[in-house]
Amino acid sequence: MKPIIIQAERLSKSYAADGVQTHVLSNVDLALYEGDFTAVMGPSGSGKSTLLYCLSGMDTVTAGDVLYRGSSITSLREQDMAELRAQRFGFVFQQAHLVSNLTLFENIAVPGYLKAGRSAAATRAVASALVDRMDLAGDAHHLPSQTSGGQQQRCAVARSVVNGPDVVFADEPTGALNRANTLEVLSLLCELNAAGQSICMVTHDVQCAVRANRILYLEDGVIKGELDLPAYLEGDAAYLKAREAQVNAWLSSLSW
Ligand SMILES: Nc1ncnc2c1ncn2[C@@H]1O[C@H](COP(=O)(O)OP(=O)(O)OP(=O)(O)O)[C@@H](O)[C@H]1O
Repeated sequence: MKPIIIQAERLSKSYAADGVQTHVLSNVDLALYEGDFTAVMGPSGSGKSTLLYCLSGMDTVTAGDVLYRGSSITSLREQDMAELRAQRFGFVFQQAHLVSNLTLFENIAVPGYLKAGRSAAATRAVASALVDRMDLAGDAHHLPSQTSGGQQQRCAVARSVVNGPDVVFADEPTGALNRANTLEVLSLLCELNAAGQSICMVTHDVQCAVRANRILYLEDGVIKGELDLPAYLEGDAAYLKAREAQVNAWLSSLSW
């Protein structure tokens, strides 16, 4: 049995606006396991991003609990929560959100200087290795505005792992990319996962979800289904098609 990294116990989240209470997540129980590439799918507005933000301590919960390695994080002080997010979690969003006046290399290295117990030189070495791994060597000293959307998102993926996080949370990481850049970012995420990186990714896109070895289906704030798949291997078109067909059939059975 794989160790559990994150666990939600009867997690509920609602928002109050203009006197109206919107229940977004209702009594969600789930675990994220070490080494897994977990995808969260579901219709628009089903609560996928909210779930990701609650699991990663980016947002507070209304009821229930979130545990990181067995310890509750729901009542951590903001400073401790910020420390946990910086040291243990990585984040990738739909937009790269790079710092505009830092180069790609600096965007990767600067958050790395927060890593406890690591020297600046060691951080620079990690950032350099990530630049190579993300195929950014030719652009590392350019500002984000001088690079393409795909290069910026590869940089954001590198930034998310510079501190060796226990888990990377990705919210529609390819949502703003064209097909070629989507495939590149997915390949990088798969490569990271194959090397042991745990990932939890929200996506609408079956072509993205098939890269995961576990897919959760959220509807109206409730997990309605779960599909376990063998780990994804870079394969030929037939392999990808067969995997997509399996996921599509499962989604159809859930009235996707
Ligand atoms: N800060 C907020 N205040 C009020 N309502 C919110 C807030 N954030 C999200 N919601 C509502 O919660 C519901 C779920 O939103 P969420 O973004 O989690 O869904 P989603 O499944 O990720 O949707 P999408 O696929 O369209 O991105 C929506 O009805 C949304 O309007």
